[in-house]
Amino acid sequence: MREIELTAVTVEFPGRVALRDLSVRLDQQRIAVIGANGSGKSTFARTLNGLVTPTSGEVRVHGVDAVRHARQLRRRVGFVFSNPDTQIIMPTVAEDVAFSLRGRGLSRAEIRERVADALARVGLTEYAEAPAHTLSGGQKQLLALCAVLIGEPSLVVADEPTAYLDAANSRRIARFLLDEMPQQLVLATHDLRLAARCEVALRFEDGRLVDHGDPGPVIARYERDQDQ
Ligand SMILES: Nc1ncnc2c1ncn2[C@@H]1O[C@H](COP(=O)(O)OP(=O)(O)OP(=O)(O)O)[C@@H](O)[C@H]1O
Repeated sequence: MREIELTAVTVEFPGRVALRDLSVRLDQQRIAVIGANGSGKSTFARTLNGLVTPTSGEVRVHGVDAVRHARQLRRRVGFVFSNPDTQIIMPTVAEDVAFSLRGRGLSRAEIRERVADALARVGLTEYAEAPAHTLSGGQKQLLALCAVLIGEPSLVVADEPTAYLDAANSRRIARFLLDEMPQQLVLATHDLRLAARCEVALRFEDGRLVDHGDPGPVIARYERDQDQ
C-alpha cells in the first residue's frame, strides 16, 4: 500500500495558517510539490512524517495515522533536507550511515554488511572511511540519502534536496531520486524541470492546494500566473 491521504488538514502557526483545509489522495510513485516561497510546500512535506502535527484533519501515509502513530511513521518515512550538513552526525561516512541503524538489535557484522550495501547503492564505497566533512556537496547529499535509505523507508520526502548543489551534483541527486530509487518520492522543489519529471504535481499558494494533476499543464499554469 503506498497511498498518501490527507483529509481536511489545516496547519496553523502563531499568526499564520500554513496549510488550509487540504484534502488529497496520492498513489503515484513520484510526486512533485511546487509553489512560491512560503506557499506551504515544506509544511505539507513535514506533515507526512510527523515533523509537523496538523491543527486539525487527518494524515495517513501507507495506512499509518501520522498523528496517532508518529513514531511508527518516522520509521517508514525518510526525510531529506536541503542542507545535508544538518543531517550528517558522525565523523566518518560509514559511521554516519551506521548511526541510522542504532537500536535495531543488529550485530556488528550485519551493520557492516548493510552499510557497505547502502554505500554501494549511492556510489560512495570508496569514501567509506573518509571524514564526512571532506565530501563535496553532492556527495554529502548522497550520504544523507544513504543514511535515510538504510532505514528502509517506504516513502522518501525530499525538501529542496538540490538547493545547495551545483548543476552536476543536482543532476546526480535528481537521477538517483527520480530514476533509481525504488521508494515512493514526494519532492518539494523550485526546480520546475525536476517537477516535470514526476507523475503528478501539487501546486500550493498561500497554504492552499490550488492545482494538481499532470505536471506539464500544472507547471505551465504556474509559470503563466507568475508572469502576470
Ligand atoms: N515553525 C513555524 N513557525 C511559524 N511559522 C511557520 C513555521 N513553519 C512555516 N511557517 C510559515 O508557514 C508558511 C508556509 O511555510 P513553508 O515553509 O511551508 O513554505 P514553503 O512553500 O516551503 O516555502 P519556501 O519555498 O520558502 O521553502 C510561511 O509563511 C512560513 O513563514
